[in-house]
Amino acid sequence: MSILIFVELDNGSIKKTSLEAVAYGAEIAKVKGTTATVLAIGNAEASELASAGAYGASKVLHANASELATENAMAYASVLAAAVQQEGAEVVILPKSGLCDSMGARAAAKLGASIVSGVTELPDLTDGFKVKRSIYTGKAFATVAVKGAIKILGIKKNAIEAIAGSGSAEVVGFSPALGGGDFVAKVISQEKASGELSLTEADIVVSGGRGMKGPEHWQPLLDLAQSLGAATGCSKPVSDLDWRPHHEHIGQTGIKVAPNLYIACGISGAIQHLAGVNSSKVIVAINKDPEAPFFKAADYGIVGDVFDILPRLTKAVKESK
Ligand SMILES: Cc1cc2nc3c(=O)[nH]c(=O)nc-3n(C[C@H](O)[C@H](O)[C@H](O)COP(=O)(O)OP(=O)(O)OC[C@H]3O[C@@H](n4cnc5c(N)ncnc54)[C@H](O)[C@@H]3O)c2cc1C
Repeated sequence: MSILIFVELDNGSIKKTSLEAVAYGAEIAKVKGTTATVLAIGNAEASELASAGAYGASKVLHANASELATENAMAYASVLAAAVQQEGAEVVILPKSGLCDSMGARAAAKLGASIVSGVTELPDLTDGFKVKRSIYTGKAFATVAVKGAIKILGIKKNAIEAIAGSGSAEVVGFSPALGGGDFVAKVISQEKASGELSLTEADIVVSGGRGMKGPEHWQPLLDLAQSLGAATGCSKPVSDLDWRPHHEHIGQTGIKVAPNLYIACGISGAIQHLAGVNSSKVIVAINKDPEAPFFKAADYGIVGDVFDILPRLTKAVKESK
């Protein structure tokens, strides 16, 4: 048995959620007495890829053909399937992302593999291969026995803590044969927001709801986010009203986040919003209504006016630095 982990690159750097996937795969490899191999697709320096060794990988396959420079779920799925076959991998780990959801499903179909997404913790290997996955937009869990000879697991952020050790992985080129069928849909160009922290990758998210009263009142929230090095998010009505950009909309119909700390400012805590935040490690809700539903889901609650609380929090964060 060997373990293969796909890592996503962002401007040549391995994403943090992918380092968690490496740590997750390495932990299974340790239990099974086998090795963890990483697959990286796209441009990156060998030294960056070798750093996956610090999270437990022994080898990195680097597929760096020019036609793979832009994300393409079909072609990437073929590369992943080829790597699984070359390595004889029986367990494949993918971090949570739109790209990985799409390529994982395609690779599973190519390989006849079992696939389980939304996995929240390490598998139970005491009796077969069982995993716990999040269902009903995070409101419940299911335990799934994975029986296929090849098992593909899509893991959620925070399924494991990625702690860097001191190792370095061997980086080897990987050039599987790809056909025209892998490129029937081709990304011609990509425009990515620059200078902003990615909501799905951020360790801290500060998020605002209708209680922030209007776009002209967002500065106290932005100040707190800046002092904490946090990404900013919002509730659905806030983005519907164009107070904040749509890519900040969090919830059932928006982005799902799983930071270490989620600070909700003037958000009621409707079930559709909670569906996007309930994988956060610690939730702090600030609301002037002590009966606001968010307080039931929060680890810490501050009953008060956001325009009073936010500047005081920012001041306290700055002073603590
Ligand atoms: C099918 C469907 C899908 C949906 N998907 C989503 C989704 O993905 N994400 C999402 O967010 N919503 C979603 N919604 C909407 C959701 O049901 C709620 O209506 C929405 O989350 C409420 O947003 P809010 O909390 O910002 O606003 P409100 O419900 O208006 O709440 C504002 C809160 O701010 C507090 N407040 C007001 N002033 C202050 C102040 N000065 N200081 C402190 N607190 C203050 C109030 O006490 C209140 O709790 C969906 C709804 C449906 C039907």
